[in-house]
Amino acid sequence: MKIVLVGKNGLLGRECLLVLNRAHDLVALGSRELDITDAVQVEEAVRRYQPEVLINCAAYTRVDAAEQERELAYRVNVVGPRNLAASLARHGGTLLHISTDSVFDGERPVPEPYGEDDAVGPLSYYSQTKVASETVVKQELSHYIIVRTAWVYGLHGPNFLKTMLRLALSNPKPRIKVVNDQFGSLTWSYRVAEQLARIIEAGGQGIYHATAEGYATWFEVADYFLRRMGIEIQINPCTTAEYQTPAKRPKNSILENRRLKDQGLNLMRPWKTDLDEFIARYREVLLQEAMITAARS
Ligand SMILES: NC(=O)C1=CN([C@@H]2O[C@H](COP(=O)(O)OP(=O)(O)OC[C@H]3O[C@@H](n4cnc5c(N)ncnc54)[C@H](OP(=O)(O)O)[C@@H]3O)[C@@H](O)[C@H]2O)C=CC1
Ligand SMILES: Cc1cn([C@H]2C[C@H](O)[C@@H](COP(=O)(O)OP(=O)(O)O[C@H]3O[C@@H](C)C(=O)[C@@H](O)[C@H]3O)O2)c(=O)[nH]c1=O
Repeated sequence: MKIVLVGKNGLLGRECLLVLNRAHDLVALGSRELDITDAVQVEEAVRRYQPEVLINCAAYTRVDAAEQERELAYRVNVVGPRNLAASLARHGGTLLHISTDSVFDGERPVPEPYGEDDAVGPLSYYSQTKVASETVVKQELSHYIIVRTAWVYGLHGPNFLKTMLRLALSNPKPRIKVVNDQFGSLTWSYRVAEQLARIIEAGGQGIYHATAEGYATWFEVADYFLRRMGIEIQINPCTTAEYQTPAKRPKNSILENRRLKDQGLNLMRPWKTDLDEFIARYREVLLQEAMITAARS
């Protein structure tokens, strides 16, 4: 299949590049090759490559910084997807756009999950832009795929697990406190990339949730990860009120992969199974990288 991937240098984009390159005719672009906020550049790229599917992994993902950098976040997360969708509407082709668990307000009692058709209720500016991104995609196109994932980690690029590792290695007696009242599903970028390939190959359409099975708090995730990495330090659970951040996050970020299951497409696994495999593959690389960044900080 002829696929164009934008956002190829990001956490999820890098993984999509590796997975989709195996079986597809893939053109992968970073922001230097294509700035999605520029409608002329987008139109030129879509006209030149004529993708059957265009995957949008480009986004502004700094959740706290987005509260200040609103204009940039809006341009990348809303104007960009609108440009992609409008060009595909003119030239044909499906847009596969990535969205997030944080479109929901998280007020539902844990562990009741959110399904694809549940009402959204964004709490932060980042989340507002992601809701708006879904709206523009649906407005512009009749053929679209929106995949909402959550709490993504992987080898490429910064993420929560790498932050925990860096903090744990940054001084002899680190004092790490992590919120223990926000629940979600830690999800491996590699598994998401495989899932995206499956959806595309099956001709999927519409909104899908694609997160790891099971759930935990951020504290439970950090604790499990550091133990499995063989790092013997104590980290401390705290409440959201005790760990103040500029952006508000949902208490319950648990999604159900209902449509993937109904359509026999679900590849997502329990979060601990994937995390164990990730650590088995990359423990040494992760430690080396974290030691270098910890020494610099
Ligand atoms: N990380 C997470 O936990 C989660 C992420 N998501 C969603 O998944 C998707 C991918 O996120 P993730 O991989 O973490 O993001 P990253 O922040 O790792 O990567 C985003 C990429 O977007 C690219 N980009 C930024 N601005 C532009 C632009 N103007 N034009 C073209 N490309 C641009 C950057 O390209 P370059 O490097 O070339 O400059 C960067 O590599 C996003 O839609 C995000 O909202 C959803 C749930 C959880
Ligand atoms: C670094 C750190 C974070 N935290 C908390 C803050 C927050 O509630 C939670 C996760 O923090 P992070 O900033 O790493 O992750 P965050 O940016 O909130 O992650 C989100 O990213 C975007 C892109 C999404 O779409 C979301 O689904 C979600 O994955 O952990 C601690 O409690 N202690 C710490 O030392």
